[in-house]
Amino acid sequence: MNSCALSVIAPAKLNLFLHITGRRDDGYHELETLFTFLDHGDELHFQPRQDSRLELAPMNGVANEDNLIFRAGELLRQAYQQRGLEVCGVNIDIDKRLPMGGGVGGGSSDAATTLLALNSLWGNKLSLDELAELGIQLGADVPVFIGGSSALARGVGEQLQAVDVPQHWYLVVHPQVHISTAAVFGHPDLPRDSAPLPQQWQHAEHRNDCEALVKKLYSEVEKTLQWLLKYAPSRMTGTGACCFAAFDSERAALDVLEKLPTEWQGFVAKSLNQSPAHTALGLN
Ligand SMILES: C[C@@](CO)(OP(=O)(O)O)[C@H](O)COP(=O)(O)OP(=O)(O)OC[C@H]1O[C@@H](n2ccc(N)nc2=O)[C@H](O)[C@@H]1O
Ligand SMILES: Nc1ncnc2c1ncn2[C@@H]1O[C@H](COP(=O)(O)OP(=O)(O)O)[C@@H](O)[C@H]1O
Repeated sequence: MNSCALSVIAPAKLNLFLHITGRRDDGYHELETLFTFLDHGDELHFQPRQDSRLELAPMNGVANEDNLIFRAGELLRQAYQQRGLEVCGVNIDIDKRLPMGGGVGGGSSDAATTLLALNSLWGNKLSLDELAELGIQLGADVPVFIGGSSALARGVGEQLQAVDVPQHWYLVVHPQVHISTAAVFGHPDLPRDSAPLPQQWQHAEHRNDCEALVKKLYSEVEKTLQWLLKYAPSRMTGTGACCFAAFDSERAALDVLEKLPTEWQGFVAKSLNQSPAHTALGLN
């Protein structure tokens, strides 16, 4: 193994609440959402090459040229080249653990971890703000993973205010349905008129504005939430399909995971105010 090789976690995120306050002319929605990270995620391995090629090991379900990891790598390489900086090639491999299209941000987190790790391998010539500007071109959720702190996000997710949120153990359940973010945001019945958060937003009502519509369109999500709510306060993350329930201890969360109906998948993880990718790369 090359001594410069890196293995970095791409953590899951939860949207602890998600309010939709409007829609921009380009169709994107204005959100107010509270992000936190989990100590569970995909694991990406970066191994420098002798030549200048970026090689990504195949991942089930996504063609390599569409993979956000590859697209992030190419974007960063171009940014380095535009500055006249030479970079080495890298082999990238992934242990994919996060459900795709599940609302836990796996693709965005993979993209952000790729930007952070390659930037580190290539000498940290770009700042975190410059990486976030590249990241927003790949997805609305990428900047929060570049920022690396639990955050209240506004705009389409790029205006970030770092905040510490109380930490819990979460049981995250994937009801095994794939939900398209674009389809939820494009649906005529989606509410888009939530009032902006008050100054003391910590004490305001917290909800996910996509949840009622997604429950109506996908009965498995409704069933999942009804089941989780028997045990703990529960909500959907992002545009679904994953739902999460908050517990005070790992044991309490694991006890409920053991009862999970076999048709669903779940995992237990602790929330983190700092991304484990930043911790691994010494960025905190
Ligand atoms: C809703 C959120 C909340 O965290 O999470 P997910 O459920 O997808 O994880 C995000 O804002 C999703 O971010 P991300 O998954 O990066 O979305 P993008 O690829 O940028 O956009 C996918 C599609 O969703 C719509 N979209 C996305 C974000 C936004 N603020 N308004 C939108 O209308 C657009 O139609 C866009 O074409
Ligand atoms: N590395 C990746 N991991 C996951 N999804 C990816 C990746 N690269 C591209 N995608 C595409 O992005 C879509 C959304 O992925 P994901 O981030 O898992 O969803 P969500 O934002 O709902 O959590 C997937 O359905 C897939 O087509």
